Amino acid sequence: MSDAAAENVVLRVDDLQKSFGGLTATDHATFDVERGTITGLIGPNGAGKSTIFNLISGFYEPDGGTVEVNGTDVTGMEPYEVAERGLVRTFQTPRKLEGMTVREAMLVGPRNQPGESFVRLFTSPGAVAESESENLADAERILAEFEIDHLAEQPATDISGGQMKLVELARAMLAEPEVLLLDEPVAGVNPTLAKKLKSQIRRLNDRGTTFLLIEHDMEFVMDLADPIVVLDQGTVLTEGTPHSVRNDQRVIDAYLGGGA
Ligand SMILES: Nc1ncnc2c1ncn2[C@@H]1O[C@H](COP(=O)(O)OP(=O)(O)OP(=O)(O)O)[C@@H](O)[C@H]1O
Repeated sequence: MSDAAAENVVLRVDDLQKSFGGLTATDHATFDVERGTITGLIGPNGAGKSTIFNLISGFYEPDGGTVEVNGTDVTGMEPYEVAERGLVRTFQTPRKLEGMTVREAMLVGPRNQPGESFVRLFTSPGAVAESESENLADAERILAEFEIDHLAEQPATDISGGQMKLVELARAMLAEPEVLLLDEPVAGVNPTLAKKLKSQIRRLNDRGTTFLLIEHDMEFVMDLADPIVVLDQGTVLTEGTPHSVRNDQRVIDAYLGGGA
């Protein structure tokens, strides 16, 4: 690959492997995410999408292969170290934030990865908001941009699942990531909020954030993402435009076989 092409790659997944006992969850998976794209990661249930996210973001250590972020090998790094290099993720099921308001939740771990502040979330949640008050202005600004500033005083456990997804996205943006991994951003979200999430993702992408997103809602992912990477049985089956993927017989067969 030429230097110019390599510069365009913000995330490189190369020959990644991971097994759990006798089960191969990631099987020599290789793909690139180009800077500035919204790249979709799809595949039937159990195809290995979440495992790949965990491998990329440092939550699992691979058995083989490498992950590069901005040309830096981050394989085997801790999640917060990967975040420091510009890659942040959200979770399919946002973490429970008992006893905190939405504003406080925003201020816990602005890098959105388990690091020191994540530990402190459990030890002294009250102190978190205080010590991280320097992030307050940013948190307020981002809440307003996401049009959820009216939720700031609400207990974080009292908002709807869809609103929680918006808060997760807002929290992740506090880290100013170059590349953001979204795990099922609209699962269980009502259509109005899903539309809002979609427009927020587009807005952030227009401003320079690259996205890699796992999503089972085909309409959502096909409308938002290009290119689409298709995983099946831990390996990349194909990648391409939404149109080409949608019409690829191997993809149709994988979904029928996987029962998704
Ligand atoms: N921590 C783990 N321990 C054991 N097996 C695991 C673990 N994590 C994932 N697996 C297995 O690895 C395979 C891939 O799972 P993974 O969750 O990555 O798939 P997925 O594509 O994200 O599925 P879904 O769309 O249902 O969320 C599955 O067979 C799953 O049971």
